[in-house]
Amino acid sequence: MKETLRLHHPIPLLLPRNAMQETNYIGYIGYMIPKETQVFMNAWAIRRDLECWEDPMYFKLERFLGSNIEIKGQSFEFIPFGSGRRICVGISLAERVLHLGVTSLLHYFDWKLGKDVTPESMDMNDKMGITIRKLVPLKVIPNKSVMLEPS
Ligand code: HEM
Repeated sequence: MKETLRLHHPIPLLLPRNAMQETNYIGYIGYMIPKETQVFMNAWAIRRDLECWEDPMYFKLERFLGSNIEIKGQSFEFIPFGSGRRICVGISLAERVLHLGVTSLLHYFDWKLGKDVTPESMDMNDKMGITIRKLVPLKVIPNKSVMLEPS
């Protein structure tokens, strides 16, 4: 789940912030930010930063195994729910619903790729917006899991 949130950051620019006061020194990573400036945090770019991630463009399930990178806004290289005072208030619900939703779909159905779709030809690019979605919708066919058939 974490690797999916990293590679396909759902809200790429988080929510905008307004600077409450001017930074009175050229100190904040070299920028002077005037009061009332609207600031966007490019979390989408951070997730592909080579300084933070090894092979950032690859989906690696094992990436987070044994790692202490978490989603609660303290690991700044991974902030799918934002950080600070305005961090997403729905984190706990979202975490549970995502796990429950995906595991239920996997448990109750056997999935087949649609006609003409192969793992190699599958387009995993994102379509940008306030939230992201798949650029090309994935065609898959759910079949009721044989494990659930009465014997
Ligand atoms: C995968 C699911 C979700 C993702 C990726 C997500 C992501 C985010 C992000 C990035 C922010 C902006 C945080 C920031 O700018 O620092 C946010 C804010 C917020 N989220 Fe979520 N969210 C999710 C689910 C939910 C759910 C389930 C709820 C409510 C039940 C929720 C309620 C909110 C609210 C109310 C805010 C605004 C908080 C504020 O401005 O004080 N979110 N979310």
